[in-house]
Amino acid sequence: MLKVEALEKTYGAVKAVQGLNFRVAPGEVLGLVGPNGAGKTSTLRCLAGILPVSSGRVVVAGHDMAQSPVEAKQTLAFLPDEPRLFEYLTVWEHLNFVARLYGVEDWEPPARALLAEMELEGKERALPGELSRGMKQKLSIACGFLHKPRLILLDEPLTGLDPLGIRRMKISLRERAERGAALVLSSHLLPLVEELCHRILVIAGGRAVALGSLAEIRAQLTGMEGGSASLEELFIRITSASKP
Ligand SMILES: Nc1ncnc2c1ncn2[C@@H]1O[C@H](COP(=O)(O)OP(=O)(O)OP(=O)(O)O)[C@@H](O)[C@H]1O
Repeated sequence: MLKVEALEKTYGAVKAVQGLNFRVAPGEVLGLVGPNGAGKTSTLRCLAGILPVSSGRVVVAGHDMAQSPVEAKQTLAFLPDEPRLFEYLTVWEHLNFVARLYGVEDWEPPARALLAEMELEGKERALPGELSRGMKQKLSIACGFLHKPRLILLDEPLTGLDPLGIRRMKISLRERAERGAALVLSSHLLPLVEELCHRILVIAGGRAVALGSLAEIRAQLTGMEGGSASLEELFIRITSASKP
C-alpha cells in the first residue's frame, strides 16, 4: 500500500531525512519512533504529500506522489498531532465539507457512525472553539476516516485524549488495520507502539537505524531471539549507539 524509496528531505543545509526505504502492506501497522528531531514528522509529511521530497519516491496504492498527487492523496489520511480545524464550521459542517472534498457519496450514515465512535454525539452544532482539546482531536480523526482511507498516517495520534479515549482510539486503529488499511504511526509512547505495531522503524538523525518486528529488532541487537527487552530498552540502546 505504501512504498518509500530512497526518501530524502532537506531544509537548506539541514538533512532531516536521509535514504529511507520501507514498505507497508495492507493491514499492517508500522510504528515510526526516534528521538526529538529524528525526522519523523518530516517523513510523515513527505508521505502525505504535504512537503515535497528533496529526492526519492513515495508510492501510495500504486500512485506515485510526484506524478499523480491527487490520486495518491485521495487514498490516504494524514492526522497531525495538532488538529487543524475551521473556526467557523460546526462539527457536522466539517464532516460535510470533507465528504464533498473527497466525493464521499451518502456520507451522512458513516458520518453519524464516526461521531458515535469518537463520542461526539450531541456536538454536531458545536464550533471548534466550543470543543475541548481531546474533542478537537477526535473530530480531526473522524474527518480523516470519513473517506475510508487505505493508508492512514498518524503523528502522535493520542495527544490530548483521556485514558478512555486512548483505549477507544487503539480499538479504532486496530479495526481499520483489520479491515485492510495500512497505518504508519509516529509516537514517543513506546508501550503504545509495542502494542499496536506489527513492525517498527527506528530513525535517528534522519536515518533508519532499525526496521523489523520487535522480536527481529531484539534479535538483531542482542543476538538472542526471544529475549525480553522492551521497546523502550531497545530504543535507548539503538538511539544512544547511533549518536555521533
Ligand atoms: N520547516 C523546517 N525548516 C527547517 N528545519 C526543519 C523544519 N522542520 C523540521 N526541521 C528540522 O528537521 C529535523 C527533523 O525534524 P522533525 O520535526 O521531522 O523531527 P521529529 O522526529 O518529528 O521530532 P519530534 O519528535 O521532536 O517531533 C530537525 O533537525 C528540525 O530542526
